[in-house]
Order: sequence, then C-alpha cells, then structure tokens
Amino acid sequence: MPCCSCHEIDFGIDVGVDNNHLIASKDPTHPANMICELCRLFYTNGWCTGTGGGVSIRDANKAYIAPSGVHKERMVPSDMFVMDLESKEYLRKPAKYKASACTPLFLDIYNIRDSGACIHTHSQNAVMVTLLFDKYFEISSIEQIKALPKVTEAGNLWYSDKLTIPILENTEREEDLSESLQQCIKSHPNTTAILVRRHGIFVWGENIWKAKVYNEALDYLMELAIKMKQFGIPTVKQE
Ligand SMILES: CSCCC(=O)C(=O)COP(=O)(O)O
Ligand SMILES: [Zn+2]
Repeated sequence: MPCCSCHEIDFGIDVGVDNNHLIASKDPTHPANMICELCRLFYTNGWCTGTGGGVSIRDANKAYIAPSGVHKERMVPSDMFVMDLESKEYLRKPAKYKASACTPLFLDIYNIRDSGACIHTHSQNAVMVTLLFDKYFEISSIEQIKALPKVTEAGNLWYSDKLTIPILENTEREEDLSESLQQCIKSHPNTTAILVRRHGIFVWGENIWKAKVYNEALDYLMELAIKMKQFGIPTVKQE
C-alpha cells in the first residue's frame, strides 16, 4: 500500500539504505564488477581459494571492499561494501555479511600510499618464499623484474636491479597485522608489496591495472625463485 507521507516505503528500504547505485553498473571496469571478475580469475590461479585473499579498489574517496569468508569466485556486485574513506562510514553494507578481515590493512595501504587498489593473495608461491627467505624476498637479473615500479622515483626497475620485498610475521587474526604492516610500509618507501609469513602477499598500485600487473609479475618471480632454490641457483646474481 503506497504511503502518502513517505515515498521511500513504496520502494523498500534497499533504495535509500543500500545505496545500490554505487555498485550497479554495466561498465565492466566499475570497481564492483572488477572485484568480482578479478577474484574469479585469481581463484582460477589458486590465489584466492578457500575464501582466502581478495581485492579492494578505491574510487576517489570511496573504497570497494568484498565480504568476509565467502566463495571469492562467486561474488556478485551487490555483495560489495562501499566505505567513505574520509568518515570511515560504510555507504553500503550488505546486511548478511561482514566486510573482509583485510579491511584495516587495505585502509592502511590507501592511507599511507594513496594507492588506487590492493590485492591480497594466498598464493602458494608467496607462502613458499616466506619459508625460503628470512626478512626479505630478493631476486635480480630476471627480465620480468622490469614489470615492477621503483615507486619512489618514476619508472620501473631494470633487469639487473635487485627486487626486494619485505616479509612480515603473521598474526592469529588478519586485522592484527595492521600495526606491523603500517610500520613496514613506512620503513620501505620503495616497495609495492609486502609478504606475510605462512600467509600470503599484499600488493598495491596506483590503480587496479597496475596492481594486477605487479601481482602477476611478483607471482612469476616467486615461482621462479622457488625453482632456482631447488636447483641451488642464487636468486641474486653474483657479479
Ligand atoms: C581462510 S581465509 C582467512 C582470512 C584471510 O587470511 C583472508 O585473506 C580472507 O579474509 P576475508 O575476511 O576477506 O574472507
Ligand atoms: Zn589472507
């Protein structure tokens, strides 16, 4: 029955409270669509299986965040949380879910680096390198290194540059990583990724396309480094 004094009741609370216009778009590059597409792809790569890992994308002052503990390859845009990065209030909060446990970590990365997207994977290559290296994953003189940015200056690393990715110790709860992650990002201004021992990797970039390239290149290099170690080949080329 229409209500003459409150038009919202005609449409149901979803229109006003759920802010569906923030996630409904036919544009495949819209953050809500991209997160779903990339999580499907990352699931296929073994990077976001068993509900682990995820993707967040920033659109100006808004962060798009996936739900926690769901089949990451089956998410749909209406599952997305949207946070106002200034007020830290959710503009959209699907009632049946909690936001990803990685949310404080994604926010740390947006805050400290002003990045446009964050990728978190549980790639076995990432986990293995944290078991094979101590404080840093290091590799040099491999062509794929040229896909990674210098970060503190324009341009990418050169073939013979040494790529260094810090390794943090894991915590029981993902959100408890926040303090050490913040410190690590600040003390390593030229990194675009951080590994977490026995857990995975966080990768970020100016936008989702760059973050995707960095994550793919890093995973390639980590897989290669594991094989090099198996053959006793040093990952950093001796002069
Ligand atoms: C088996 S996944 C454990 C939590 C985690 O490390 C992760 O990356 C996923 O967290 P989310 O809350 O986004 O499901
Ligand atoms: Zn994780």
